[in-house]
This record gives sequence, structure tokens and C-alpha cells, in this order.
Amino acid sequence: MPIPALLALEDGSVFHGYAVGATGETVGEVVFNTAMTGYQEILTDPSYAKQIVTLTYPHIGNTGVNVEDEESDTVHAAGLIVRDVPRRASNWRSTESLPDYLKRHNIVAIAGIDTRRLTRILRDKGALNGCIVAGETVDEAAALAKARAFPGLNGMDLAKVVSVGESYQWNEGVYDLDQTQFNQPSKRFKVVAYDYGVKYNILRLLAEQGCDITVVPAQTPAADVLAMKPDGVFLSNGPGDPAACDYAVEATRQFLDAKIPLFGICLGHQIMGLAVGAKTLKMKTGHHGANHPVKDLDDGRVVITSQNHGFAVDPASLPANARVTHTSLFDGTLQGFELTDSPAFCFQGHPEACPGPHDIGYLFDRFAALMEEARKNG
Ligand SMILES: NC(=O)CC[C@H](N)C(=O)O
Repeated sequence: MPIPALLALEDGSVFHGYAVGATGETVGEVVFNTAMTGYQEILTDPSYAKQIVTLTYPHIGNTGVNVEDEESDTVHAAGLIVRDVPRRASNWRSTESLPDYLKRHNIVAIAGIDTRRLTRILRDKGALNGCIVAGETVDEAAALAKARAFPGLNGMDLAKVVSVGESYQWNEGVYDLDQTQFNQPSKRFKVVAYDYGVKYNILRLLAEQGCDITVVPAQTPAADVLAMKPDGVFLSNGPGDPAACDYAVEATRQFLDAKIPLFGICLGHQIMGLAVGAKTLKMKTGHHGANHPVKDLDDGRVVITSQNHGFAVDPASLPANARVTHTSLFDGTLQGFELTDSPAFCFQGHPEACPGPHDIGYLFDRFAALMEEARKNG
């Protein structure tokens, strides 16, 4: 007999299903992700800290899990909600089933609920706080009280919580499926990457550009980084509210003043926005998926992108020296901008994919070109 589980949302909705992960309880902001593949990359994306993810694709776990597809050193999502997990996982790289993996990481997960109904609630009302309880006795009223007691992500600084404790070097490139190993690209740039909750594939794609990367903790002062004399600085993705990361905003201001090549992704984009004086806001419905159309305003092309954010930079608040480069074709929100007086640019979505399409991978080339240019100008 499966172990019972329930999901309670702060609006009073309750869903009954069964446990497919650890027993116990978890609380967080419930969001839906529309990607059809990549559940392991989603679970290990540190930007999902304090968020419970429901996947709209109904069959999750078909290909099991494997060590090469991890996007960080552990699972960061606060919980998982799915329609159905197959009884048997099958893939040539699979080393473990999804339920065993969730149990090993102590992640509470529920299956057997109507994820379409849940998604419609979240789409109509926006992200809601929720609680999953899994165990032989599940108490609806207690779960509801816990969902309502969760303070929400507004004002929460989670970047420094998930960040690495000590700096480290990263040189590994992307995974070569034919060689079944990670590339070891040669190095031509020295890059410092801030870890606000960085995904490994960002570091891998930077390495593919020839970056010799030093990953540093979120609160590393700008002066320490500038003392390393890097060719460029990278600001990573990460969880929580960007407006709460004052130390990151302050460091970014100093990099902009120093006119050092700067590239930000997702939380890094939002931090760059705050550093130039723009405002961030919480979106009603965040973007979480792998098929989001984004327009590149420079050449008009439409790129299909991976997305994972619940906050956004308000384009109306951008200063005159910020030029908008990308916008979302789903809701018109800001997706990218660059500065006209500094070699700095950023993107709200995920050019590293994992999971998702690679259409916007050209941003990594752009960062390398900025560093090349800065070198020439000495
Ligand atoms: N993936 C990210 O970096 C997310 C940034 C931020 N935490 C948001 O939700 O908008």
C-alpha cells in the first residue's frame, strides 16, 4: 500500500495523494514548471530553495537519475509534486530511481494528485505557499496552518544560505555523451564567478569559452575579487528575493565602476538591475519552464529559452545607460539588458539550459568577446 500524502495551499485547497519521496513534512512557495524533461536538473537547481515544484508534465521519473545530470551538490527544491511516477525507470545512464533518490535526499514528494487543477489554481492566483505532509497519518488542518505560517519569499535572502563556504577552482567543460566524460577545455581567461546558488552547467559553459574559473562565496567583497585581476566577473543565478542581497548589489556597483567585463544570469541579472538603480518586483506568476519564447531586440530573432524566476527587474525603472536587449514574448517582461557605458550585460532566463534548449547559448560567446575586447584595449 502506498504511504498517504497531502498538499495544502494557503488558499485552503487540499489535494490527497501518496508519497513518492521521504515521509515527513515540508513547506515553501508552490510553483509550477512546464518543462517536459529535466526533473533532476530542476530538483538540484539551487534557485528552487524554499520552493515546492509541481511539474505539469504528467509522467516524471521515467529515466531515473544519474550523477552527471546534477546541477549542484544536492537537491535544493523544498519538495516535489507530480501526477505519476512510473514503476520502472529506464535509461542507459540511470543509476537510481527517482523515489529512491528523493528518499536518500530526504525530500518530501507527493504523486497521484490532479496537477492540472493545481496548476490552474497557481496560474489564476499566482504562486501560493503550501505544505506537503507524507506519512501514515496526515492532518489537513495542521498542514494548512503550516502553509499559512510560511512567511513567503519576499524579502528573503537565500543566496548567502545556499552559496559555497570557501572559494574553489572550476575547469570542467560540458559532458561529452560519446566519450562519456566531461571535456577539459584549454584556458584563456581568468574569471571570478559569484556563487549565489550557481548551476554547474553555467560553470561548464564558461569553461568551454576558455575560462579558468574561481568560484567565490556570495558575500566576497569586490575588492578581494578585483585584487585577483580577473578578465571578467560572473554573477550567478540563485534563490530568494534579489532586493535582500544588499552585499551583492554593493559589490556589483564596484565592478561597474571598475568597468570590468560583467555577465549576470537570472538572480545575477536582477542584482545588476538593482546595482544600476532599477527596481525589482515579485511577479504574480513566475516563469518556470523550458519553452519560453524571448525576443532578441537587436536582430529580431525569437529564441526558445529555459526560465526559472519569480522576481523581475521593472524595465520602467532602468536608467538611461541601460539598453533593453531581450523581452519575454509570453508576458512582455524584461529578459535582458546591457549597459552603454560599461562592458556589462545580463539575462533573466537560463542560457545554460539544463534543462532546456540552447538557442540563447550565444550569450556565453558574447561574454568571451567582451573579455577579448577588454584585453585588446589593455
Ligand atoms: N533562477 C534564479 O536565479 C531566480 C532568481 C530569483 N530568485 C527569482 O526567483 O526571480
